[in-house]
Amino acid sequence: MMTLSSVVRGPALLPIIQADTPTQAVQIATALQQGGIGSVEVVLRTQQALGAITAIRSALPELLVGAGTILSAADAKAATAAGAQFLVSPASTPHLLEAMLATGVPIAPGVATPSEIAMACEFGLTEVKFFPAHLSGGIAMLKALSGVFQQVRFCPTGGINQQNLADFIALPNVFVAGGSWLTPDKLVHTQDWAQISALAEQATVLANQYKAA
Ligand SMILES: O=C(O)C(=O)C[C@H](O)[C@H](O)COP(=O)(O)O
Repeated sequence: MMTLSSVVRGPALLPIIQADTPTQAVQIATALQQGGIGSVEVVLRTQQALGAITAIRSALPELLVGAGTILSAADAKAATAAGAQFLVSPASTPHLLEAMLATGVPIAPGVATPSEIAMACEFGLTEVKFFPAHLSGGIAMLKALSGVFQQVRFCPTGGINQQNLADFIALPNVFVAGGSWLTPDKLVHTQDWAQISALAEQATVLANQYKAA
């Protein structure tokens, strides 16, 4: 199985797209791409999230499109059938890990404790999502985990913003940083695509300073 880090495109950023319609999802993704983003995560939290994945894949073939909020085997299957090129989850259970692995696409299951990381390692995984990153100990926790889990790389998500992004991305055990700070509800609802592109551009510059694009 390919790792997520080996397929991520563009800067080491994984902005979240939460869209009410496929059309809106394509608008958000287009704004992000114009700001330099190469990979996005569509969260399965809206009725039309699966349609959003399919629509972005077809409208923006250069973008790597994954699915987030994978909580069941059914989610994993539906997301990959819709065209998701990777899967991330907020949590890990043995059943969920088996189901995500069975899809064959790169995955980063959610972990917040050493035991969950150890379980992911037992499944042969070396890349995981650290969620919710800020509330689970943030940068200090990632540093503490680096000593014992030397082979594990993290995608911190939850509480990342333009202010703390550089500190997260600079950590050697962080391969990509995710979150919703580039696509705030307010900008989506006012259709301020230029501002979303501007935020993406600022984050891209920061990310590229610490991780090669
Ligand atoms: O559901 C998933 O798989 C997720 O990816 C969870 C989201 O990434 C976080 O809820 C984003 O957190 P904020 O950036 O603080 O808004």
